Amino acid sequence: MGMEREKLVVIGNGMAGISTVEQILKLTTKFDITVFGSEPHPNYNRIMLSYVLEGSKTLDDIVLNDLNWYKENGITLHVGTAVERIDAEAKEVVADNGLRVPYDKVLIATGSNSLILPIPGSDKEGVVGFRDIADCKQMLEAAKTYKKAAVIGGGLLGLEAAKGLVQLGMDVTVVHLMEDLMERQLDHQAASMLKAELERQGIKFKMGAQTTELFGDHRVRGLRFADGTELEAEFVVMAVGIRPNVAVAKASGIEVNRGIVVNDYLQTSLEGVYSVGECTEHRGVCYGLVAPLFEQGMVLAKHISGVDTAPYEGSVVSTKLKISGVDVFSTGEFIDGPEHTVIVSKDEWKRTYKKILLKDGKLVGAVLFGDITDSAELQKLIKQGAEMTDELYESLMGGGCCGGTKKKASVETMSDEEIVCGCNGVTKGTIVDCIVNQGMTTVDEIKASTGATRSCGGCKPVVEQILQYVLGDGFTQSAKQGICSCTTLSRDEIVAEIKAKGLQTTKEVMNVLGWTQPEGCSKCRPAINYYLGMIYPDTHEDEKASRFVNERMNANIQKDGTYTVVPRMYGGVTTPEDLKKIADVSLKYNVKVVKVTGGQRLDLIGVKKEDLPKVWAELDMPSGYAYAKSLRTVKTCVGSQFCRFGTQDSMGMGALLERKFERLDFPAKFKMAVNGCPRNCAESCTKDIGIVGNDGGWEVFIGGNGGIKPRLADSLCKVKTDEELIEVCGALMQYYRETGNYLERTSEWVERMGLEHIRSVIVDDVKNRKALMERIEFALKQVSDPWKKVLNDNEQLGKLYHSLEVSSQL
Ligand SMILES: Cc1cc2nc3c(=O)[nH]c(=O)nc-3n(C[C@H](O)[C@H](O)[C@H](O)COP(=O)(O)OP(=O)(O)OC[C@H]3O[C@@H](n4cnc5c(N)ncnc54)[C@H](O)[C@@H]3O)c2cc1C
Ligand SMILES: NC(=O)c1ccc[n+]([C@@H]2O[C@H](COP(=O)([O-])OP(=O)(O)OC[C@H]3O[C@@H](n4cnc5c(N)ncnc54)[C@H](O)[C@@H]3O)[C@@H](O)[C@H]2O)c1
Ligand code: SF4
Ligand code: FES
Repeated sequence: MGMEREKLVVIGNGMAGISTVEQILKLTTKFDITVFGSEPHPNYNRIMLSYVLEGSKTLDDIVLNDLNWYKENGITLHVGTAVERIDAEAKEVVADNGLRVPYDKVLIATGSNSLILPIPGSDKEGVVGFRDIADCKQMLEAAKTYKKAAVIGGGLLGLEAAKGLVQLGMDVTVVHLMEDLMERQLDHQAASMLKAELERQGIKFKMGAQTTELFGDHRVRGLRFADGTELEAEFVVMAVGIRPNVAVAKASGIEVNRGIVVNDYLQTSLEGVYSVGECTEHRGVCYGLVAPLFEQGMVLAKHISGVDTAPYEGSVVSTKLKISGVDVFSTGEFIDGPEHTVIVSKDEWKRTYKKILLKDGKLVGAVLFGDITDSAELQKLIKQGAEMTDELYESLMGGGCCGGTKKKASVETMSDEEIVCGCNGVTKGTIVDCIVNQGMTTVDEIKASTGATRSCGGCKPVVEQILQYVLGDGFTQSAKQGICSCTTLSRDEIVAEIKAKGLQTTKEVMNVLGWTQPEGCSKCRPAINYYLGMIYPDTHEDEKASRFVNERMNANIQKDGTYTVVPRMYGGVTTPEDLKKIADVSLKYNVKVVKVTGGQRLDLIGVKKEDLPKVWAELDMPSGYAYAKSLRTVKTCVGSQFCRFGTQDSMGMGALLERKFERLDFPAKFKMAVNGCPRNCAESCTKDIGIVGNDGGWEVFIGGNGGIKPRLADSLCKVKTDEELIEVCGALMQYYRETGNYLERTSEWVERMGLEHIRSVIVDDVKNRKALMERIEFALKQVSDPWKKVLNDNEQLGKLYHSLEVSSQL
């Protein structure tokens, strides 16, 4: 018989508790572990709730340890069960359902609760905190019905919540008590730059406002402030801070202050009971970010596993706001006082700001806005209490101005001790060791081994750069991941195999290339169908079943199951005849709403599925492809035909380009704009291809995006003639079609391929450009209007648009 295993009971199934358990499992097998979690979920990444709200991650994506993990590690898990107290006399943990579990050691990791302001009306329907999956679901649900939202609190959480709600289409006002946003992390300068940027992203602010009441009936209708003013809101998120959850500790007679009081080995006042995470108070500090909590967990894991460890002596924290397009960073001291030597540089043009605070010549804090390339380095220096030197100054400030002449911090010059992943405390050296000595070649492998990239994900680009740097060409060779879980082949490998082996159908691709699931999945099926169509424009038979539902139906399905119809209006120009037809058809088929779209055309919303073919037939206009991964619209300004400033005929050119390049499949949707002069009324900067007329010709911009991850387009080149312009556009589109990953927008494609590279292919290499143009011309010859095609195809008409239901929504 082996030694009797010690019973460890963990109260709280969240990030800190389970990260400690993971560390323990690496060190010892001596514990028999039971975990209680009051939420009905396995351990998930709370940080990523911001991304779930914003729409870039799903709830499935954020699970950190699935139920299998607990099973495989022999952990007994009680989800949806809250612990009431620890019965120290009986040495048992008591749950609220009466369950009693004996223990030798207990870890309390109960986290925090959202702080709900104790004001009248805060219990009304439509008022939530933002802490867990349940809150997040409520927010996603509310956004479907309500329009006006208020977020109380302009801290990290409130701002991320506000951005998420804006992304969901709500009209959001952040109500903040102070005059500066994030006043616990930022100085006045950075806070004002942040506010301006967020205003640009569509968030409204009410500053210096103290909410005294939430009014309404059953449901909240608005906020009333101390100065008597009011703000209408049908939905209110409270993000005014958190309170350590000390209920269990209190009920067990453990010493609590603001949080559960622990010593440097995370021991509470009760024998055998430890505490880590947000519920914990160490040397008077309660932390609210994962990095320090993981540090606590690491020390505790070693300590109770009997491994030598230095005590936990507190952490220097740093924060980054997780809103795309807003780079802000803060660490250590951030408000300058008389005791500080202040180094500041501010660039109002580039909207960057950098402040470093020194005390007695040593770095003690920093605030960055706009460019946070130096954040990891500064964090390390401040943690070490490094002395400022001329060399260091030169490397950080590069001659004085933000960015200035200074080269971008590159992974090459990073020292081995530099922290790459702040959340998990992983250094460059550790990552390099994984690659060099343990043969790892992917971010996922490094994540599994070190934890880097696993929490907020902010360090992923740097980990990728290190892989790239260490492996060189080997990185792209071996670090590629399969396009989905059905295959280990990358996009490039699949495309090469299709060409080399002459594979013709998705079925064939999956069979020959050894797919693990014979039918593929919703990720690879549409992708393979696209690649086949791109490679064999003339012979590939489009596989309808592999397409997303909207593409299968040639219309966008709406919440209520009806569809939309968007006919083409080339260059955003229409005629009285077409408008009349649209009006007649809309009346006849009871179209609920006719909406002018962002792409300058009309959207007939609320068409019944069975009416779609009739509506198309009676409109007798080409499909606008509003549902497709294809050229959507070419937005135009008035241009030289009418505008006093116009130097080029933007309307004419827009219509011409739209007519020429419509109907082709692209890796993702594709939008264009043409402007008559640099005043840019049709907003070229957010389009896949944006064209701006000037006196001598045209300037072409690429890779703009106005969606979830906004990106300003890059200037690619200037051309003199219309012919040249059309050729550059055609070659660009074809190059994107041939090299883009399915679903990859040009904004990502340009970043991946590099602007210089694209320029060398399209602009500098005229022969290549002409060859690309020839290939797109060939592909264009094969396409025809999809609505007309359906109308001429009785089988499809019956199958898709009549009684039979569409089988599944891809
Ligand atoms: C939207 C959002 C975004 C965030 N973004 C970041 C970020 O970018 N970077 C960062 O560092 N931090 C971020 N945070 C903070 C980070 O998520 C927390 O610091 C971290 O999750 C705290 O871990 P914890 O284990 O202490 O608490 P939690 O993760 O809250 O886990 C505690 C768990 O214990 C359970 N529990 C409580 N009482 C009991 C009981 N009596 N019995 C059983 N179970 C109980 C709770 O239900 C909860 O599941 C964010 C937080 C939110 C809400
Ligand atoms: N990116 C990140 O690192 C991130 C993101 C989200 C949350 N978090 C963490 O989650 C926790 C909760 O975040 P938080 O933003 O709620 O906490 P917080 O304490 O950082 O910010 C709360 C903000 O609300 C303001 N406030 C307080 N009372 C108010 C009132 N009556 N009216 C209006 N404003 C009021 C405060 O001035 C403060 O700026 C924190 O620990 C935070 O660090 C971190
Ligand atoms: S972009 Fe120039 S040409 Fe076009 S409408 Fe605006 S001002 Fe006129
Ligand atoms: S820095 Fe947050 S996961 Fe690496």
